[in-house]
Amino acid sequence: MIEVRNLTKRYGDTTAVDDLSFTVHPGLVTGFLGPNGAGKSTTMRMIVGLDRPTGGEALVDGKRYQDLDRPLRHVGVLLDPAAVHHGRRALDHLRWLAASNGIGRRRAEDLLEQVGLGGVRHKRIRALSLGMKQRLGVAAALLGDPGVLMFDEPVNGLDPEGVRWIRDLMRGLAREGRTVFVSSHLMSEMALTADHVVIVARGQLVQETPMETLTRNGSLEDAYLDLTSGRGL
Ligand SMILES: Nc1ncnc2c1ncn2[C@@H]1O[C@H](COP(=O)(O)OP(=O)(O)OP(=O)(O)O)[C@@H](O)[C@H]1O
Repeated sequence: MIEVRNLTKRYGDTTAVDDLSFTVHPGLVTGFLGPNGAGKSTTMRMIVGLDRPTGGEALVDGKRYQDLDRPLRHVGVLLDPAAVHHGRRALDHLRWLAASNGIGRRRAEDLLEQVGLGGVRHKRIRALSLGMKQRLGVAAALLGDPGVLMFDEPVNGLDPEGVRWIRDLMRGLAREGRTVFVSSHLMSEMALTADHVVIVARGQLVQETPMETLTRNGSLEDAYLDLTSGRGL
């Protein structure tokens, strides 16, 4: 479970996240939606301790990220797939992450197979396509077999096969009882993937609701645009 409580982040005069509270529950895919600059990535970064809140807190399994013992075993995250050492080979990258979290070497190999990268495991990351890098990022997120998974724009740049693969993966992880939190701008994709939705604009909560409620009278895109019109940058 992820609990965000009165979370606030200011960068100078910019309030990126403004007294935001919501809960992401296990067993569901929860979509995190909002216009550009709404504070989605900043919120995700604070959940995994990459940014320090100005106020409030974000808890994973009841604890702040920095208080988790072996954090990769609690929460896996795909933030920026480009934020890896490009000179490193795919398998070495995963082994290094595994070693730093007390995870066996075998798991790295198994996961590369699972995400379809077995054949390129000795290639340097810079030689991988965007979709392959995205899959490698997913493998890294799954490494510690965590109960909580967060994906920031996971289908960016993926081909239709990759998009479906990510969708099936996220739905499967939720079916296993995990907490899956995913940001996206693609409403049609979110409508197929998410069970629950958290919508933010200008750092504030706009709506937290089951997908079913939001799409009862039309498309997710219509409902989203109604709720956020005029609240972008
Ligand atoms: N490191 C930073 N320094 C200064 N301002 C920042 C920083 N990171 C984010 N911001 C600002 O905080 C606000 C929220 O940005 P954030 O990236 O969290 O939004 P987002 O919802 O993820 O947007 P997008 O959908 O465009 O990715 C924006 O105004 C952004 O310019």
